[in-house]
Amino acid sequence: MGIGVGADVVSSDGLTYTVGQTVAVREASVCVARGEVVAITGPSGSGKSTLLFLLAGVLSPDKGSVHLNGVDLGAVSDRARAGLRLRQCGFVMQFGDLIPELTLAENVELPLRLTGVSARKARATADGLLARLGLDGERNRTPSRVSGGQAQRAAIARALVHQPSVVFADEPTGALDSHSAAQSLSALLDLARAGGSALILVTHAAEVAATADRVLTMRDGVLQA
Ligand SMILES: Nc1ncnc2c1ncn2[C@@H]1O[C@H](COP(=O)(O)OP(=O)(O)OP(=O)(O)O)[C@@H](O)[C@H]1O
Repeated sequence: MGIGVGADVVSSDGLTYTVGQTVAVREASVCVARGEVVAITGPSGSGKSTLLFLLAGVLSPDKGSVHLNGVDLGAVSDRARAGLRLRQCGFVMQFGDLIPELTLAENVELPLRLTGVSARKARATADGLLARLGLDGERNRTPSRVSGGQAQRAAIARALVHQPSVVFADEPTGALDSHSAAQSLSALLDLARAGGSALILVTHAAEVAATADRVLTMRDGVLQA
């Protein structure tokens, strides 16, 4: 599957998604360029997370399409879509979602190991990233043995370790105190910029949205002009 040079990393056309009687997302068309940082803001319940999961191919739209690096996510098998997500996407959720039984280093190595990188190379890459984020002393601890901010920075390292073309983040600093939130946000932005990853970020926080190249606002499921 080729990656078009200069093409958008993610583009959607007319995405619509209904839950029961609620149209959670209506006719959303979004294009995100290579390396671009886009924030999605809006009131609670306006459809931000639903739009994010549609753009990531985690939810399938009732209408409309999403292309990831030129591939129509609706036209490929579930297995192919999962493969694209593994190789080309990173995810950061509000509550880290690290695997509790694994150490921070093992969590960060995971996307590399799943894509066939050797144990030795994965370990070296994960260690380098953890050190860069000030987590070298925590590398052998499990998530329950570190602070929320440390766990979230490890989750950010895991999302970016394989230099995905796009990272999807849903309120990535929403569960943290202001100091840890600022540290995690700058880790996310620094790693995305260093690796050339685009970043699509759902946030309530004005100071987080202010760091984006572009801000999209949702209201009642509709992207505002
Ligand atoms: N799985 C679901 N079951 C029921 N309703 C849902 C579901 N997913 C989304 N919705 C509804 O769709 C609308 C959009 O929800 P969504 O979570 O995308 O909004 P949001 O802007 O991300 O909200 P928040 O900022 O509170 O997280 C809401 O009315 C929500 O209740």
